[in-house]
Amino acid sequence: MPRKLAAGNWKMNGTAASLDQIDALAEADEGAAEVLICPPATLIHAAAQRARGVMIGAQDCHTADKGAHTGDLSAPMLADAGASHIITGHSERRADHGETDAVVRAKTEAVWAAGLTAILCIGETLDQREAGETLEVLAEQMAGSVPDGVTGTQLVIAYEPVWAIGTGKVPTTDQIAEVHEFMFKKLEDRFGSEVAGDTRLLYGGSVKASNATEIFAVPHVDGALVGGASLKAEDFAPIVEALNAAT
Ligand SMILES: O=C[C@H](O)COP(=O)(O)O
Repeated sequence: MPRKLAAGNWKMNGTAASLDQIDALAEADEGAAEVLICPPATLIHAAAQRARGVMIGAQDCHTADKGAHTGDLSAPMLADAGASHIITGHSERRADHGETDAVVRAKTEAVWAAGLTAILCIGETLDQREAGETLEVLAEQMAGSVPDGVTGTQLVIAYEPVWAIGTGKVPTTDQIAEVHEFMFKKLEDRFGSEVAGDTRLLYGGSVKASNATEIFAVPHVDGALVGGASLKAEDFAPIVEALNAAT
């Protein structure tokens, strides 16, 4: 199993002044877990120049490696800027930009073609959970979004219930355990136990210092994808410490 991963997604937040937060994280002693920050694309190059032990990632990429796509960024361009990881299929992109499983799959393949690691997000809406459709929805998203030919080091999957993102609501640890066990088994069935064991499964959705230890104790939770609580080092560092302690 690769090292556990504490990943921060700054979403559409942050200016040059925010790079101080990355400096503060980089000053912490390196622990057992990997630490990744995905700032807005405008900050990737500068962040990667000064990140030291902190890895820098991107939040999205185009499916093509270059061409007439005004305003878009390709995976090779993001790699050139210093990104090591790219998030694909975040529910905000699925909702705001109509990204389908097929698009997410193509973007994930583009990430791999650039030699980077994809953090592929899946998750159910509140209506789907209340209708008892969670596992069915996740199975469909995994079948449609996860490309063939996975090697565990190229792929991280983040389970992010849409209803838990930015709301302060968090599934019970039993609910997280059920989903993570399910994701592990789906990977095992499709790619074998070695790949399933090497693919890190993150939980995302209102992770904070106050709930991190409990979440990281859940089987098959190999880290977190953190939004709001990753914007300030003083909020994110205790989450990293909780993951180090769980590793
Ligand atoms: O990518 C991160 C997630 O959407 C979680 O965001 P949140 O920690 O603000 O709930």
